[in-house]
Amino acid sequence: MSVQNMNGTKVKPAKETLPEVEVESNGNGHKMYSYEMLEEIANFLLTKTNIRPIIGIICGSGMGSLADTITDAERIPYEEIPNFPTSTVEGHHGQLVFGRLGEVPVVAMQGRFHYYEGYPLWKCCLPIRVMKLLGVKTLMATNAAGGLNPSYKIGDLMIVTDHINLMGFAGNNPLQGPNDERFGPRFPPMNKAYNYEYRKIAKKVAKELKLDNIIREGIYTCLGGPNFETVAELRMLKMVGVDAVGMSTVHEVITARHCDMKVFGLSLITNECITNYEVEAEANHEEVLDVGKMRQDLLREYISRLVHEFSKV
Ligand SMILES: O=P(O)(O)O[C@@H]1C[C@H](O)[C@@H](CO)O1
Ligand code: HPA
Repeated sequence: MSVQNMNGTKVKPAKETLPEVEVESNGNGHKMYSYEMLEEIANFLLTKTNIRPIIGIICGSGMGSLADTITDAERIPYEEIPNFPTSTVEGHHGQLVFGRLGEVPVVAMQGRFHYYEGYPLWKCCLPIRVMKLLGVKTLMATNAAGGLNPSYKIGDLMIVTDHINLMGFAGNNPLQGPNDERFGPRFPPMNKAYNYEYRKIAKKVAKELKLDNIIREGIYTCLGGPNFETVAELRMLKMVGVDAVGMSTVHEVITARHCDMKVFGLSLITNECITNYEVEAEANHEEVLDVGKMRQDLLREYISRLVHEFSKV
């Protein structure tokens, strides 16, 4: 469901969030959930489905239809999950979909949480830890992103080789606050964030599907949003080697690696980053959603094949 804002743009109506349970502060005044609370959420989900997922998929903006190919699907709206955040962004449905892709048991997030929605980073990433507690071994994080690399075209798919944690440079990190060793170490390494084997497989599968002309590899960065970037900001990001710009994924990947999940990242290039003041066009969310729709069949096929191949590794 959507309503129109003052500019006539479609937005999701504001929803009341479930009451937050206070456990401990991460030093920034945000109340964090304990291991036990996350376990409670996972146990709740395990009572709602017989599926025991080994791969978790996050659907990027406008890419929710990735979850529509899941068979034996059991859908659990975020509103029904105790102490779970809710989705507020158009193009993010707001439910977990448990089921199978081929023979592989999976869970998909049809709707992720963004920092700009008002959630602290640890809360944006809460579902990743819940996935871990459900038994998920591999995270496939997809996103919509602006193409900064001048050779990228709208509709290209970028296998993420690495990221630059710009929000982390400013001291904002999902792992901030007391560390619970049951998830992972205080100081996790991040030099192998995006699994090398998966990236090789993703390139091989792309070739088999004749996607050579649209498949890319590159570096992603996440900004806090919700505004798109200025020309000067994009020029700076280009200088430091960023290929694609978005508003998610980085903190999710950090959280997943912290608890030893293997990670694959895929960006759908939905728009060209504008690095020139003479250009008339402006970035907009509608275009992002449209490109997601345009690529939905291809993405479904590609992700299904990858799930099959990754499950064998
Ligand atoms: O959830 P993702 O990162 O795929 O969504 C991107 C970033 C913003 O949420 C939105 C802007 O159009 O798309
Ligand atoms: N910038 C930031 N986030 C995005 C973009 C962009 O150009 N496109 C889709 N998400």
